[in-house]
Amino acid sequence: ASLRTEFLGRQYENPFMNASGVHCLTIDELEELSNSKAGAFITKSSTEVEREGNPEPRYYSTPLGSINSMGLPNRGFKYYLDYVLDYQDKHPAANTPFFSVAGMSIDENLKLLRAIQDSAFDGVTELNLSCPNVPGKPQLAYDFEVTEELLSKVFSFFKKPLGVKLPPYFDFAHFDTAASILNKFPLAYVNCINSVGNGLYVDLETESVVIKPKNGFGGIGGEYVKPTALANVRGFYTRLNSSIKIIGTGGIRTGQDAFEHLLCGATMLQVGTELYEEGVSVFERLLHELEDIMNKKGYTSIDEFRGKLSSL
Ligand SMILES: C=Cc1c(C(=O)O)[nH]c(=O)[nH]c1=O
Repeated sequence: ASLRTEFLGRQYENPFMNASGVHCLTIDELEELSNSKAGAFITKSSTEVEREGNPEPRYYSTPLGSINSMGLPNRGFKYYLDYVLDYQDKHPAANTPFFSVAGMSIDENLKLLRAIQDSAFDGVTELNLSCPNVPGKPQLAYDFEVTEELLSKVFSFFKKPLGVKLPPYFDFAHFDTAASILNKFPLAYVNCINSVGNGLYVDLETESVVIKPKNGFGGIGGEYVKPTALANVRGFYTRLNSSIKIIGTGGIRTGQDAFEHLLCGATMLQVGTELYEEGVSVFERLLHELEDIMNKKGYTSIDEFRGKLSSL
């Protein structure tokens, strides 16, 4: 079986990549991703000015996944733009890394996107509308009016491939409203889902929370979120124009999880918690496990089953 994937007119060896935020804060981490079996990779969401992020402990692993309230720590927009432009020069034949943006305001998002538009960057940009962990800042994509206003302004000048990172929705009315807004714009893709915001993990021993920021509330990832991630992948796959592709993120720990995301309609697959736990060797394991499942089922390519989830 071949895992070759076409995404936005570019060919990838396989659909696997890191989820923005995991293993992509520093150039060393990004280079390790570049040299791994991942088919693609993406930078940590960046803001105009470098950010320390929230006080530690701010990430905690649990048997079923993770809770995080990093608080958008990043080296600043210029650090990542310099990296991806340098990458383009050094690897002319390779696919340019994806670039994630998470401005602290509408105006900052517009400023960063304008800088990308005016730059020599020839890759794919991901606008993060769903960070749950900046105290006082709501997840943008839960405000449909603001989301529509921002996308209108963005697409008045941004002409390069752009996707949006969405939070999970939990109601068909929200799938319908979000999709009706997103369908108005020439989006390259939607990425479902970001962590499930403001969960709470309690330690029995200490009778305490496990992360410091926001009294222990943080974004949940891992096995906990796979049913919600699959629902959002499927919910948007069945509602969006076919020109808007889906990146599936959330609960991908095995080749089976990857297969399920593809069956629901995903094209690229992002790995967060499992990458954090296992390191970049996770990609080799995942692509072999996915290949094994495809071989057992008699599929030679992903196109043969992508999106073909049956209803009863
Ligand atoms: C960009 C901030 C995010 C963060 C963070 O930096 O706290 N954590 C997430 O789970 N998702 C995000 O989008």
